[in-house]
Amino acid sequence: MGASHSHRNKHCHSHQSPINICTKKARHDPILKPLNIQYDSKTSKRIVNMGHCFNVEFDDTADMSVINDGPLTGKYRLRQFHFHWGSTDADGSEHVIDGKVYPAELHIVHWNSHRYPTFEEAAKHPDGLAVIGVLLKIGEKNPVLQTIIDNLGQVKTKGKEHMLIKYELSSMLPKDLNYWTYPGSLTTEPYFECVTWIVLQHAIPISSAQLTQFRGLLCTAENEKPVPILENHRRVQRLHDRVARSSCT
Ligand SMILES: NS(=O)(=O)c1ccc(S(=O)(=O)c2ccccc2)s1
Ligand SMILES: [Zn+2]
Repeated sequence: MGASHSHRNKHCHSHQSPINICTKKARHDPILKPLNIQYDSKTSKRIVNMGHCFNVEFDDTADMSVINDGPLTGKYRLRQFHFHWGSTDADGSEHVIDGKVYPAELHIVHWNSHRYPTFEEAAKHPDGLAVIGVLLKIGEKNPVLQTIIDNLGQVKTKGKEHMLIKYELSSMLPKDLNYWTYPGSLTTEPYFECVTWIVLQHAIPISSAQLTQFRGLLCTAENEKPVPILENHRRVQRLHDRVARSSCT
């Protein structure tokens, strides 16, 4: 969709996500720090079928699981993570790297508890959220992901939720935390332009059989005719006046 023009002729939808990241144009910015991730497995709460995806939710009533540094100022509190996937392994990621699409993408959502009192308030500001995007590539079976997949049977239909105790989210991340960063938006309704995107440069593996199980989730409620969530990824958006920066040369 084209950017709409307000009376000031200032695009008010020009910082949308996802984007295609041209790695050659994503210059190294020496001011960028290494990403500092401190997740406490005790904060994992539950897995919920949202209808268009499933969220793994965390206790964000205090700064227990947080990220800081990287492109960020202050601490951002872990709220939830979720995935985007496609109807086949040929597409599914939201961010695209030099035109290359990946079969899925993990989004780890954090909010600026340093500056805003609540998640809802943070979502109204450009520096309100920080989402770490991790690309998934087809490879060997991922044991950390398997813990999540083993629970999908309990949240098959829309609205269902199931407890998830002591989930070690940090063990899902690659060792190499180098990233690209750019200012963007939520990739689903309400598309707020409130996200500092931090897209990791290293992909993590998922097996094709594991990815197939994501597609077995239903977007329909228990009493409805079953409709699977075959895909839930948004197409890439225009960059406009934005620049993606790299944490390394
Ligand atoms: N795919 S994404 O990571 O960009 C994303 C979309 C929606 C969310 S949210 O549910 O956290 C949320 C955040 C703010 C307002 C409403 C929902 S995160
Ligand atoms: Zn997402």
